[in-house]
Amino acid sequence: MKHKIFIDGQVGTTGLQLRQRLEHHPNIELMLISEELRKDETERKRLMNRADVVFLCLPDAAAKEAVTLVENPEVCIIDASTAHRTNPLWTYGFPELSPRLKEEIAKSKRIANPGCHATGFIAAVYPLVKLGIVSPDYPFSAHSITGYSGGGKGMIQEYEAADRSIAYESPRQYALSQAHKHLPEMQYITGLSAPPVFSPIVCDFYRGMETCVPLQSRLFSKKITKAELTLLIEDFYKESSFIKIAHEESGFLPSNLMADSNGLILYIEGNDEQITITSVFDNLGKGASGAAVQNMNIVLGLDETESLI
Ligand SMILES: NC(=O)C1=CN([C@@H]2O[C@H](COP(=O)(O)OP(=O)(O)OC[C@H]3O[C@@H](n4cnc5c(N)ncnc54)[C@H](OP(=O)(O)O)[C@@H]3O)[C@@H](O)[C@H]2O)C=CC1
Ligand SMILES: CC(=O)N[C@@H](CCC(=O)OP(=O)(O)O)C(=O)O
Repeated sequence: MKHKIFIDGQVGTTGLQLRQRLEHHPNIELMLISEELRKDETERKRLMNRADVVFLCLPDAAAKEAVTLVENPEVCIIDASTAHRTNPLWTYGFPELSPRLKEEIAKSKRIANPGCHATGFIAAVYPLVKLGIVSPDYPFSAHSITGYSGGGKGMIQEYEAADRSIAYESPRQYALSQAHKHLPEMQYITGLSAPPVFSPIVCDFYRGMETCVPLQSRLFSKKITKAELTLLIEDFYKESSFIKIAHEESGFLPSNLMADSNGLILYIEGNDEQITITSVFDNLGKGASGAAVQNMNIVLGLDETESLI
């Protein structure tokens, strides 16, 4: 028997990606809503309460509202928005962080899919804190380069407009006031005592992301070389099908290296004093719809990698 899946927000950037991934999934049946009813509360409610898994690919406020429409206790909601990521009643959908979290995801009916920039930051920083390499007080900072699909339909339109300003040709730093919406989950999930100083940068390419965390080893809690750090992080993610550790010989790290995949590669570069850990992945893959499918596979007891590359 196939599992019934409903996507609320099926024509948005994340919703469409999700739909494409699920169309070839052998174990699921997609419940599609007609174009004229896709914002109709009664029809959405009807479909949601008949589904096994509901994906929310909506802006935050609409996601919160959508949750109130689900009355059937058997329905599992996987929310792609920021609305529930630091809500203790929801499970954070990052199964690689611990076997216990993966078990919780498998049983949960409320899963918050991680934010894209947050995925890159947490993948690098969580093991450092967990393994006692840094204290929760470590003064983290990070910069993160994203393709413009990260801004959804609105930003895609701006970047692809024929009459756009010349500014769109160059990388643009944003969230300058240190109030980016992913900062709360970055701090909450890693257990840091303060949020990092975070500089996201949007660039003139469609999809792909790289999040770079610079480190000063003299501020570590224990003395450790770059090679030892690499081995420890490799060991931390050894069970993961999607997170791998690599070194880049060419000296260049393109942000679109992992476009179209659910993989995330951690590049640990530098020397024994100044080290960078850079997560390279797809903002629409492991940063959004890929991770959402991975969480769904876990919830449904399927192979975690089904329909994901
Ligand atoms: N783009 C990305 O890289 C990532 C996005 N996300 C998150 O996923 C969510 C969706 O983002 P994204 O796909 O980029 O955004 P888009 O703007 O591309 O799509 C949002 C979709 O939601 C629809 N929508 C809005 N309000 C309602 C409502 N009340 N009822 C039903 N449908 C509604 C919109 O309809 P309409 O088409 O009519 O405007 C649109 O199709 C957001 O919370 C975002 O933060 C998460 C990770 C990465
Ligand atoms: C380029 C751009 O604006 N990107 C968005 C991130 C993508 C997104 O929607 O974030 P969530 O993963 O939390 O949903 C931003 O930085 O706010």
